[in-house]
Amino acid sequence: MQLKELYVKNFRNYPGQSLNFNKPIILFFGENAQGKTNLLEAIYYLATGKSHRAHREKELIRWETSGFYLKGELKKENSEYTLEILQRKGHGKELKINGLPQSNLRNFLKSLNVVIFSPEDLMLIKGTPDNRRRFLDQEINQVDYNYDFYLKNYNKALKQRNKLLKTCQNKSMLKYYLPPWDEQIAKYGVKITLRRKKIIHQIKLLSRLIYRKITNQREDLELKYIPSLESILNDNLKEDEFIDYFLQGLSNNLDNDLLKKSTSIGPHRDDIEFYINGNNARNYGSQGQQRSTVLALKMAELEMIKGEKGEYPILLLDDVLSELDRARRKHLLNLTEARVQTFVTGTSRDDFKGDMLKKAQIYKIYEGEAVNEDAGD
Ligand SMILES: Nc1ncnc2c1ncn2[C@@H]1O[C@H](COP(=O)(O)OP(=O)(O)OP(=O)(O)O)[C@@H](O)[C@H]1O
Repeated sequence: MQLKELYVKNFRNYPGQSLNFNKPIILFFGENAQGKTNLLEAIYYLATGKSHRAHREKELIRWETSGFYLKGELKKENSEYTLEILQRKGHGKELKINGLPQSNLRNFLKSLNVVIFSPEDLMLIKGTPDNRRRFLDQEINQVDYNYDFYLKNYNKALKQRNKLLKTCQNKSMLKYYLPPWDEQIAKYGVKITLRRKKIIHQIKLLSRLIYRKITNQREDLELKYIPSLESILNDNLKEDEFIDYFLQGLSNNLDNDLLKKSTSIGPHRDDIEFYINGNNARNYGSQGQQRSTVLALKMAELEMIKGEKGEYPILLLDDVLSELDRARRKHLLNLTEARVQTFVTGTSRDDFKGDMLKKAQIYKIYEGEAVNEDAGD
């Protein structure tokens, strides 16, 4: 799939601008804080209805304006789409596909897929488990449109359960109030865990192959799912039986949960571990190995989406090019041969060299304005 045109209005520091894209690589270069990442964020938002970095939607609205508008012209193998999002302060999103209003995000999410790779992604290896859970959730959201609904319901029930654990220390009263929340937690928690198990299985195989290529067959990468609900690893268990296990676990852990005033089991405690040649990458991996691991994961994500949707997603590389050595850049470039439209940001034109420059369309970004420059100048 290819984004042919992007229009941004009152989004971050862009008052209003239309950009056309007609080459496989699009480079946004400019000094710090000029608006390079803002453009990737706009594309990400068109694909997911969310920002990859802002916690509140209102951060995205240009200061002193009342809302933003984004429009993307998307070309897929057999179809073309016009995607529009209008977000006004204090209102919900207004979404349109080909001019037709959409009442929910689900159809919208089916149109455009993206994979983003930014320096913060190194936190996938070094950071806390919530970074890894977010990675999993973002990935699943791109291919399973019910997943966000499961997550929202799970988190809502979990919040209520934890609130009860904090406010009510009377066990017999809890036995009366907790079951409805426990049932929701178990029902949606099992759906989440099963989907995570499936996606990890897919990514595990893909990232291992890619990692071997990146390291010229010298090193092996192994991904390990560490589910909070260990019984999920038993392939013979049916969904209903698994829900019963989860409910039993919640009940068995009640004393402990009361003591800690929070729920100790469930997918909100899941994690993933990465092993390079048998050693835990988090503790023993060099910086280079950790970067290669993240690169392999992101490339696996691309392949996984291609497998599920039949087309490669768009790749957004935010400020990571200068962090990658020649060999790793080459692997990324090979992807564009495979028709992955790639948007790249960097602070200097010199970040982009050789083949990359030949295939590229270049925009110079300055104070919320993008100026098209010819490649090779
Ligand atoms: N809601 C907003 N309204 C207006 N300007 C904003 C808003 N949010 C952020 N900005 C401005 O956008 C700029 C940051 O843009 P961006 O994050 O895209 O930087 P960048 O060019 O990627 O820089 P770097 O190379 O440092 O990552 C800053 O000048 C910031 O003040």
